[in-house]
Amino acid sequence: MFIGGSITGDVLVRVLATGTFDLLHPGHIHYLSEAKKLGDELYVIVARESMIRHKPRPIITDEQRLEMVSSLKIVDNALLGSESDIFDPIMQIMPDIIALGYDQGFDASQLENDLHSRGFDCKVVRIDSSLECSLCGSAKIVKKVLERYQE
Ligand SMILES: Cc1cc2nc3c(=O)[nH]c(=O)nc-3n(C[C@H](O)[C@H](O)[C@H](O)COP(=O)(O)O)c2cc1C
Ligand SMILES: Nc1ncnc2c1ncn2[C@@H]1O[C@H](COP(=O)(O)OP(=O)(O)OP(=O)(O)O)[C@@H](O)[C@H]1O
Repeated sequence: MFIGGSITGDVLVRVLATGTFDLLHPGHIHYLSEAKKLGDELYVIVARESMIRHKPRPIITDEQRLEMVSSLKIVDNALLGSESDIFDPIMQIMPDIIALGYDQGFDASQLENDLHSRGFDCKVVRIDSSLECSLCGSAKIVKKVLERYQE
């Protein structure tokens, strides 16, 4: 998939996906695979534990979650997010498309506007589909582990 194509230099479409990715599961793979389909290169920002306030702290450290996501075949480049301003890494990566997950609490048009007001134009799309399975969620895995060891 190319934009602004010419014989001398086609431009790769860069897609950015984001998330915590604690305890990797097939739902994460589904999201990342759908995101990758939107372009040519998949970049991933792995959320910092210090920035996660809307749910319990991840079990796995920032560095280990980054190592796992980086090692996925479909991921071209993964990096830890900023600990202060989520717009910093976006400006570094300069994605063409940001792919939000089905349940990520960001408003696509609001995010597009926020980026625009910082002088950066980028499409923000929502991956609507989700994978349903009994352990396709980090919190579901944690719940099962707790139940198992409390038996
Ligand atoms: C475009 C975008 C950029 C983000 N950048 C960062 C960041 O730099 N640092 C960070 O800790 N979290 C960042 N986040 C937030 C997390 O990646 C994650 O999406 C958020 O914590 C919601 O987590 P969950 O979907 O894993 O529950 C960003 C999210 C989006 C949508
Ligand atoms: N089952 C799933 N199907 C599709 N996408 C998913 C699924 N689970 C997570 N995602 C997507 O993966 C990205 C990272 O999600 P996150 O790390 O919060 O996973 P999670 O397993 O849902 O975590 P938690 O259970 O703590 O909420 C998000 O964009 C989210 O929408």
